[in-house]
Amino acid sequence: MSAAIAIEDLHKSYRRKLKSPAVPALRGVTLTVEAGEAFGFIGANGAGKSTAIKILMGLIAVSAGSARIFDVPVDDPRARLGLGYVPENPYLYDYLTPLEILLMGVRLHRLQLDRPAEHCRQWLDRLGLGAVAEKPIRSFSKGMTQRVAIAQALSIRPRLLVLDEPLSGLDPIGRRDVVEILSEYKRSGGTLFFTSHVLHDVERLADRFGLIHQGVLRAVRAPAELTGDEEMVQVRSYGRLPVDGMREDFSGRWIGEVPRPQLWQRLEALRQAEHVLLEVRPTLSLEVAFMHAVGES
Ligand SMILES: Nc1ncnc2c1ncn2[C@@H]1O[C@H](COP(=O)(O)OP(=O)(O)OP(=O)(O)O)[C@@H](O)[C@H]1O
Repeated sequence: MSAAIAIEDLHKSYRRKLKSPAVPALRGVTLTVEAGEAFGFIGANGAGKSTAIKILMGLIAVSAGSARIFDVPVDDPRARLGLGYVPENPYLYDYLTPLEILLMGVRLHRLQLDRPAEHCRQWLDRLGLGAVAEKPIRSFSKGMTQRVAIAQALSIRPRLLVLDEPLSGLDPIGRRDVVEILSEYKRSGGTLFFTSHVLHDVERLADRFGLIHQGVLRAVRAPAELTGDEEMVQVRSYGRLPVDGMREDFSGRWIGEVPRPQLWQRLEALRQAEHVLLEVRPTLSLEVAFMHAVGES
């Protein structure tokens, strides 16, 4: 079976003005994502993530190299059939309703459905948009628009889902819901390619990460390879009694850092002091973790 995404020695340069020199955004990226895999593409602002995604979506041309989706070159429109896409800032026709947008998507992707409206409504319900399915999206918040775009991408039963910062406009509950929906999509055999800055969200979804830095793919790793024993984990809790290693943040809220291997001891100490656990999260940013992994400071 062919790879879901095959990128080979991809280069892209932009000219800010007609006669200004071309500035490289991607400098020889080679990457394969297998069908059924969830791949997280991470990197700092301006690293080249969106450029790579726009090339995959056929929105901009490559300067050199090649990119194929299920063995079809990305400049062939057939590459986009069954490809769900959520851009970083989705632009949707704001005089349309979510239901109309989803119906348009399933038609464009030639999905054979007995009851297309019912199918689309189910997806809107799943994304918490059932009550506004027939309201023009003009009045929607950024997070709601993001949900419409995600619902549309999923409603076409995509063989590949490409998401640029899929969680960026969402509140914490929205993030949790979308991570759950994407995990479900992945469990059902779907392929995911997405970008993010947020380690915690990416960790929950990706089988592998690629770190892109100044247009160069610096490393590809599995999540477990990123979090070494030296990593510090931040723990937050709520309780009356002090616990060793925890400092009071404000009115009964405690915060502390602990090396990952000692996390369970700390949690046990909190349990014994009858604290309520509020949060456990890694303190390393993805970029720092990655730089560790590739041996750079
Ligand atoms: N249309 C454009 N014209 C000129 N330069 C561009 C254009 N789009 C992107 N760039 C430049 O290409 C580089 C890569 O940008 P890109 O948007 O791919 O990064 P990114 O990793 O997606 O960043 P972010 O996390 O901020 O979205 C940056 O230096 C950016 O300024």
